[in-house]
Amino acid sequence: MDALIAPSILAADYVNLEREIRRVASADWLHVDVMDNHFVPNLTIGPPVVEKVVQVSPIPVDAHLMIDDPERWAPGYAEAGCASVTFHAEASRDPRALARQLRDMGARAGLAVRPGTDIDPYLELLGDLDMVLLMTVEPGFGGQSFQDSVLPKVRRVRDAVSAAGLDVWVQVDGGVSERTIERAADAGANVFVAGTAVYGAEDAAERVTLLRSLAQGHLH
Ligand SMILES: O=C(CO)[C@H](O)[C@H](O)COP(=O)(O)O
Repeated sequence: MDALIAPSILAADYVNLEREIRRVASADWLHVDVMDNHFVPNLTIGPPVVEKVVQVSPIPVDAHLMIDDPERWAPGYAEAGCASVTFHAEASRDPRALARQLRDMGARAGLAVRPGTDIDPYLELLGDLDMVLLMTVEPGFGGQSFQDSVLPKVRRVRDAVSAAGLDVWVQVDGGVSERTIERAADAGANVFVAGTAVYGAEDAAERVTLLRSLAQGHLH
């Protein structure tokens, strides 16, 4: 298994988005945070802008939908060309049906939970998922501190994935940096979202390489 680094454009300069996307072209995925000012108290971008991001991005786009009513809106992100679409368990009426719909549309399906949400009720959905996203900060804003209290949950998902013999990715998002990424990899994560750590670096490509090599040494 490879460690995959997904820079979050939440920490990028939105006025120069194309240039900012090219700064992280050596990463594995481009993480795009969609916020609706309802599910979280912040507002970012929606389908028309995400579609343009997909068009200019040299790497596949990983959409993280922090929105209410994902049943209504998530398919639009698969249609816009996102290679991966992750929606929140707390906001979904029928996560299994939505995951299946996204997969039928050709996207990878991801299920996300907030730091305080129990993952156990959702482990039975693993067979319909390509990724589980365990938020390591309260969703809504970049630049927060990594919550170590989420690590047992990361381990729990990794153990359940291994026990079921599935190839479901385990993603962590929030406060991931050169100081925290090894702990997340040790716990079983293999996809690492990093906003501030990558975009705050003078050389974003060098930071991506550093994060990848730190995580790779601790992968399961
Ligand atoms: O989903 C998010 C916030 O809801 C961001 O992707 C996340 O916080 C990344 O930012 P940083 O690496 O700066 O913590």
